[in-house]
Amino acid sequence: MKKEEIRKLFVQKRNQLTEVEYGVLCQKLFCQFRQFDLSEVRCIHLFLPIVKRKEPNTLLIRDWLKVNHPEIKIVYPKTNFTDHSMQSFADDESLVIKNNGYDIPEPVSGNQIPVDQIDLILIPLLAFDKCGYRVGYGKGFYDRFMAQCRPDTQFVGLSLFEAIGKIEDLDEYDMPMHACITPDYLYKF
Ligand SMILES: Nc1nc2c(c(=O)[nH]1)N(C=O)[C@@H](CNc1ccc(C(=O)N[C@@H](CCC(=O)O)C(=O)O)cc1)CN2
Ligand SMILES: Nc1ncnc2c1ncn2[C@@H]1O[C@H](COP(=O)(O)OP(=O)(O)OP(=O)(O)O)[C@@H](O)[C@H]1O
Repeated sequence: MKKEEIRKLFVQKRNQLTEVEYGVLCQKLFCQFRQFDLSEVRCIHLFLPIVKRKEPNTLLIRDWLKVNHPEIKIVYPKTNFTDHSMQSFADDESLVIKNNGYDIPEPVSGNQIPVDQIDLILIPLLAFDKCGYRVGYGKGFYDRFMAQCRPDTQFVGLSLFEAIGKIEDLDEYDMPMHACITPDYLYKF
């Protein structure tokens, strides 16, 4: 299948989830996340969920990290829709978060963190394939961001649905993930 078709299908699959089903999948994904080895991670980049689009609830992960891994610095993306870039802001006392025009909770001010500090990125996606490639909302924000990361930064997708067979129309900019966490599995690529 091609990205455009995959996007439509997976937006539909999300919309068809009841609130209860969505909640259960988020809880299961959170349980899988807790099995992930974070021993080498000092700084983690985490998207804040667009709840009305039924994205994985990363607030569960964020709150757990704060209690169980206080040594890990948490940073959030701020998007620039003009050039499709993202900047990262630390979760500290100077952070201010507001919903942007796309209903994404985002930093509006705070301490900016250079991309080379990030050890692991949790990546939003609509669908992913068995080779670790992903389909997002189609603006290339994450592909651009991942291209700027250190070569040893880990890319870890979060998905409420399992892997699909193959994305047919990959391009030169598509960056494969190292792993993807779903409600039932931890895929390693
Ligand atoms: N929570 C979260 N934050 C994120 C992402 C994400 O997927 N989830 N992104 C992941 O990259 C970036 C934001 N990407 C986005 C890309 C498109 C649209 C959007 O609403 N697009 C419209 C079409 C707009 C148009 O074509 O002009 C739509 O889908 O209806 C929203 C966010 C950065 N932050
Ligand atoms: N590093 C890059 N430099 C220039 N263009 C890029 C880069 N990365 C992606 N693009 C372009 O951005 C567009 C959208 O990419 P794609 O369809 O893969 O987005 P996506 O991964 O679904 O979205 P997102 O990353 O925002 O969730 C494509 O035309 C792609 O070629």
